[in-house]
Formats: sequence, structure tokens, C-alpha cells
Amino acid sequence: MTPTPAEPFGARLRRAMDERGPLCVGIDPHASLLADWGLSDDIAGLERFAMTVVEALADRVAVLKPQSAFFERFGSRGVAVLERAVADSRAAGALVLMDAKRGDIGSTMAAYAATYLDPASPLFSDAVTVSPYLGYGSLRPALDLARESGTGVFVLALTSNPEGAEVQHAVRADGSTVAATMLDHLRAENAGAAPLGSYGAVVGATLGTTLGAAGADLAINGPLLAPGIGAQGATAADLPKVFGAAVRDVVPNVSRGVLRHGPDVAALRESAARFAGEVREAAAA
Ligand SMILES: O=C(O)c1cc(=O)[nH]c(=O)n1[C@@H]1O[C@H](COP(=O)(O)O)[C@@H](O)[C@H]1O
Repeated sequence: MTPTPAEPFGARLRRAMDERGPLCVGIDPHASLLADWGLSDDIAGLERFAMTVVEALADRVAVLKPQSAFFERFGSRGVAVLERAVADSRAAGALVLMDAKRGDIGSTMAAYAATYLDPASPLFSDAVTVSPYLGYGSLRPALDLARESGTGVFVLALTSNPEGAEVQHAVRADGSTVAATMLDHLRAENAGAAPLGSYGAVVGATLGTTLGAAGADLAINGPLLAPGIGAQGATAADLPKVFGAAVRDVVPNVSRGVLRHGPDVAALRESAARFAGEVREAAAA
């Protein structure tokens, strides 16, 4: 491994949110968005889409979150575009959260961890999303490599989709829900970190009052990635209602809500700035 960045991910994220506003914009090149932007559904269209988002936003938003599947569907050339999008975004000062949602037995998880969290990897990112549903302990190689390389890990706890509840709200033998257990693990992982831990949870902004049903304590001393604003129906104004006091640690994600304003660079910028302003206002109210 090459040398570790000076600061852990949590500290870098806190500073980026303070300086650039608390927003994560997704780079999700849906086929329908490529069509809306007047682009072809091929590698040239993918590249133009991704690089336009990077040009518009990487020098101003706190976090960019490329969704790996939209690149992988074009094979190795799509992954090459993803590599470039990651590197150019980081070079322009954005933190890159790779949305890969990986999860496997520990020995395979180590290879996924190396893919995204080892500075020597072509896909090296500031953080990655992972799925804990092979058991939280199976994520250990990623959690350990993140500590070593100053990167972050976001664990799916309470996802934004309605189907998630059948797994995440399930009650374990000790009476706690599966989601609450994941949050407990993350709290332990982040213990003592300042100003913010590097181990985040994904908690949908769409969840509203159903969050209470999951018995979830969101005070994990780590970031809470909150997808669901815009296309999935949540708004910035929902954030204090869903997250309460933890709203300060929320990193709201908007993908299609911003991307639909492209390919005009100024319009993409205006939309991201508007969402970031709304989030700031809601969190301060
Ligand atoms: O981990 C995620 O990013 C994620 C978790 C979740 O619970 N729900 C969710 O929508 N996401 C992702 O967040 C993005 C939401 O996109 P929009 O609905 O277009 O804003 C997509 O890339 C999803 O894959």
C-alpha cells in the first residue's frame, strides 16, 4: 500500500460539508437520462455524461457518488470511464463515495476492499457503500483497510426502498432489530473519533416516521448517507423530522433530482447549489 492520507475520512468529510455545503450528488447515468441529455446509450454517451457531471460539480459539491452498476453495464470500457470520473473528481477536490454496495464472505470482501480502499487501486475512492447482510463481521476486511488508508465505509442500515423493511426491521432473539444492531456496530467502530467517525450508515430520507419502528438510535458518531431526496419523493425539509438531532451528521444524496437539469453545466450547478442551500436551511431550523 502507498502512504496513508494525513486525515481520516470522517474528518475530511466534516470539513468538506462545512466548506462546500452538506450534499452528495450521485453520478447515475441511467439510460433514460442519457436519452434526455441527447446522448447515445453507448460508451461515448456514458463518457460525455460522466465527464459533464464531473466538470459541473467536482469543484463545488462535498461528495460525488458514482453508481458503479451504470458503468459496469458497458463492460471494461465503462469501468475505464468510472476510473477517470473518480480520479478527476478527486483531483478537483470532491470526495468520491463509490456506490458499489458490495458484500461477501470475509476472504472475498478483502478483495472488494482492496478494489476501492487501497490507494494503489485504479478505482481508489474516498469511501464505498457495503451491504452487511452476510453479517456485519464479514465486512471486517473493509473496515480495517479503511482505518489504514484513511477512507470510509457506508453500511446499509435502513435503505430508502420500501422492500428493505422485511430484512432491516426484523427482530432478533435479543429484541433488537437488525438495523439497530448494524447501527450499534457502527457506533462501536466510531467510538472516540473526532470530529466525526469514518464509518457511516445509509438511512433513507424517505423513511419518515417508520424509522421509529426500527428502534434505531442514529447517534453513531459517524456520517448518515440519506438517499431519497428528489426522485424518490423526500425533500430537504423532511430531514429534521426523520433524523432529529442527528441531522448535523446527515449527508443527503440527490441523483436524478440534480442530473435531470443536464447537460447544461450552469443548470446542474444551480440545482446542486439549491439542494445544498435547502439542506443547510432545514438543518439550521
Ligand atoms: O447506497 C445508496 O446510495 C442508496 C441506498 C438506498 O437506500 N437508496 C438509494 O436510493 N441509494 C442510491 O442512491 C441513489 C438515489 O438516486 P435518486 O433516486 O435518483 O436520487 C441511487 O444511486 C441509489 O442506488
